Amino acid sequence: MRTLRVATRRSALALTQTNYVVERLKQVTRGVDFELVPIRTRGDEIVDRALSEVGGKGLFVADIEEALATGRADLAVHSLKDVPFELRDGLTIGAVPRREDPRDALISRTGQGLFDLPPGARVGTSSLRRQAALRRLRPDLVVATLRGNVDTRLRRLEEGQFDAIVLAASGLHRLGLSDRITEYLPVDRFVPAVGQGALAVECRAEDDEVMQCLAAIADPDATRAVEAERAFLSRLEGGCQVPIGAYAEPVGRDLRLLAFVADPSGSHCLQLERTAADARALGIALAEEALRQGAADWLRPGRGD
Ligand SMILES: NCc1[nH]cc(CCC(=O)O)c1CC(=O)O
Repeated sequence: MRTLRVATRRSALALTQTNYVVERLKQVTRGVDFELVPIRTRGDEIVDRALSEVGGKGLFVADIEEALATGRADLAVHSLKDVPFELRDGLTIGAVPRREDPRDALISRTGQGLFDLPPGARVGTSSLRRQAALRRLRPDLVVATLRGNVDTRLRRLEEGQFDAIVLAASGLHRLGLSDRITEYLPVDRFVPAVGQGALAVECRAEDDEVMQCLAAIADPDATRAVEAERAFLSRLEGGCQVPIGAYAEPVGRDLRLLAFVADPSGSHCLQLERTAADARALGIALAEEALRQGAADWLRPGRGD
């Protein structure tokens, strides 16, 4: 019997996601054992600064990729939105499983929705995309930086440091905290981050046995949607410290891609939409439209959601 070692971060959300993937893999394999390899990443250690300042989301992934590349682990489960476009040499995304809720969610202390919060209310988020979307919808709110894992963020709301916070609905669902959500922010007003709600299972590209196991848990709709979203992001130069969102979903046989790009100073933003059959071509075409409409002037190195 082969034992597959699964690298995972140690946060409650990471462990829940990893256990979900291991359970799915147990349903489609026989004679395979799974063992977790918990890893502390630099992204988990640095919690006092915005990620966009310290090297971006790649910090969560690099130490896990090291474990895969050196053979300490055979597969790893990531939140897809944390995975950079360029993977380490020799590694690949073997599966994108069924996607969780892609939406952002607002949790407020008083139970007021986004449009009921009083002027000057403090809303916590550290994602540049969420900051830009909030500024566009409610320029009268005060947006303040909030980082840390889901429990930390909820605690800081309860302590009164914020009147409301914005988090990914998927993380709350996975942690059994859906009842805390005050309001779901619709995807066409608050375009989700690329890959939000989806998982990426990464492995060594030449490990045929693992690749076969992973193919059995891949979800075709999620895979195709994420391909369009990531093509959009990469055409806007992969790692840009610009607020960017993109969300694709099937419409009949086609895919509809919604995208949001804002200028980092918050004075301009674009929201675009296009429908087509080929996921990658769709992502690239919509990115080119965004560049033509002004996004070309806003791009800077780095990335932040
Ligand atoms: N920014 C950090 C991060 N990376 C992945 C998730 C979980 C969301 C997901 O499943 O995509 C979160 C938390 C959040 O954005 O609230």
